[in-house]
Amino acid sequence: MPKVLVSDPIDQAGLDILSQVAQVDVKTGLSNEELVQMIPEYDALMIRSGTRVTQEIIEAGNQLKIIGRAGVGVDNVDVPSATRKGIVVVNSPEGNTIAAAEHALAMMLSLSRYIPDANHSVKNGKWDRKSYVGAEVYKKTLGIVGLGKIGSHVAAAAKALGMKLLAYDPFISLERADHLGCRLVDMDLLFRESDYITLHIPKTSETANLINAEAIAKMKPTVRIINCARGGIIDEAALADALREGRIGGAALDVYENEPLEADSPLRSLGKQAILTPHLGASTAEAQINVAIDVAEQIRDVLLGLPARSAVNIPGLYPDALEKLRPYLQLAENLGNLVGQLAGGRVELLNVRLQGELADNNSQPIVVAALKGLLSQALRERVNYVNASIEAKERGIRIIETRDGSIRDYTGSLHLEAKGALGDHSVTGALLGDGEIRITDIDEFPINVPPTHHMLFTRHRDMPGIIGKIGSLLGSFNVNIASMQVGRKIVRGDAVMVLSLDDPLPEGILAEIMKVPGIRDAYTVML
Ligand SMILES: NC(=O)c1ccc[n+]([C@@H]2O[C@H](COP(=O)([O-])OP(=O)(O)OC[C@H]3O[C@@H](n4cnc5c(N)ncnc54)[C@H](O)[C@@H]3O)[C@@H](O)[C@H]2O)c1
Ligand SMILES: O=C(O)CC[C@@H](O)C(=O)O
Repeated sequence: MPKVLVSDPIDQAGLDILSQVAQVDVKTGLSNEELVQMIPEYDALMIRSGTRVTQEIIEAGNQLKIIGRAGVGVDNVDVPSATRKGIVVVNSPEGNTIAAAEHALAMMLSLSRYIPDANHSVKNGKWDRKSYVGAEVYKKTLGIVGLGKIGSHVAAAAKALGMKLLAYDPFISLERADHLGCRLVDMDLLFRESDYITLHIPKTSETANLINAEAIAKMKPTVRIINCARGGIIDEAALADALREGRIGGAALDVYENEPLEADSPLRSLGKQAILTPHLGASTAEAQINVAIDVAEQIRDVLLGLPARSAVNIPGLYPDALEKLRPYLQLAENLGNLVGQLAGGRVELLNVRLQGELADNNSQPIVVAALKGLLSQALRERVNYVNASIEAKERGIRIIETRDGSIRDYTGSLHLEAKGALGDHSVTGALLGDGEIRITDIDEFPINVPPTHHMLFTRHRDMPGIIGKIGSLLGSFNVNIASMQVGRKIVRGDAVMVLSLDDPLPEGILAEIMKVPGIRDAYTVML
């Protein structure tokens, strides 16, 4: 019988499902070392946010087939290490949506009426009514940053409370925002006009410290900020200073840069204008049952040799089909990610063309893989092979599929065209004989480069000296170039340059590149 280790508190409903097919051991509060020692005998690991599944644990998990996260965020799992080891990582993308949205709403109302402090004062024998004169949310403006699953539910409830809604989400269509009664605006306007700001975004390199001293300086002095998303999106020191100096009206936080929150954090000494909860967004009986059942069913299925429905890292396909398509799925995901970034988000239309031998294949998994790549900038680990199509539909992305078996440059190639905030862009890619991926065309300019983690693309005039200038500029910022390619159609006409970089581009360098004579456009891309 397979063995499942459950290393965080999980609802009994999930344990009952696992017990149908496996021996289940519940052992919570284990250290990293204890987990490394114990994991070799287990086929599956089920966790919440309390267990950090490190590379060390994954490497020791020689029997491990699946890691199940009873919740949304898999930021406590080293997913790349699991993928490399062929371990499926699954989550529950929707099981705690309502719980988290309701927690954010409870925080907003509690902040407005100082409920935690007032409660504390009565319980301490006082009857102080003067200190707790609050504010109404009716007719106030709520700025929602991130209009995904939780943000959308918050929007619907806040609308019912009579609030005016602004939203910032670069990956959501105007129609979707409109449908939710939100005015889609840029971040600056949201900061300036909101009476309440609530965050419902993942923590990424773009959202880390999004609410910092500079952002706070743009906000109303009465603004109340709510973060039930992820720690690290708010600069906690800047927030504590602003609250202490009365530069903002209040803040309610459920998540922190470091969890548990440090004993000496400046947030702990703030008064009634701050509410702190210990990552309780998903802590409702209902959500815990939902996520436990959702993830336990997936672990059971995988242990029985069936596909998982919410795999974060591996498509929910049967093993035979998966094996055959795997290299093309990776190609489609890379190209989707690339074209999405070149098109600048807010993609309205994705055209997927299967070329050469690829045209004879079932296109559906390839389209899904392209969508997964396209949406991964916005949704990170929340997008998977199961939900990519639904997420794309909800974002109003139209998909056109075509096939052209007559194109024979490579045995099989894939061409994607996307229409987004930065206009129309296209990429083509193929697999070489050894299965290696090549990007063979960008915006109709022929190139031949492998996808790498950090890339820089330019559109420029083909003229002497330009390549040298970009090279020296990158050198002066200590960025190492791994490879470089120029594609052009005619001599001294328009050209593209593609650079694979060993290091991420530091802030400000794109503006410098744009100043180089002859450069028309420059984009950085992370794959
Ligand atoms: N406190 C808790 O216990 C708890 C519980 C569940 C979820 N969460 C967190 O809540 C957050 C939202 O979850 P969700 O299920 O709604 O996710 P989701 O993927 O459905 O929505 C996230 C939205 O953020 C948008 N987005 C991405 N990058 C952005 C950016 N730079 N600027 C603005 N918008 C951006 C995406 O387009 C998407 O619409 C996540 O961080 C999740 O981990 C916390
Ligand atoms: O396990 C928890 O309670 C945290 C859940 C939440 O942050 C999530 O990402 O789903």
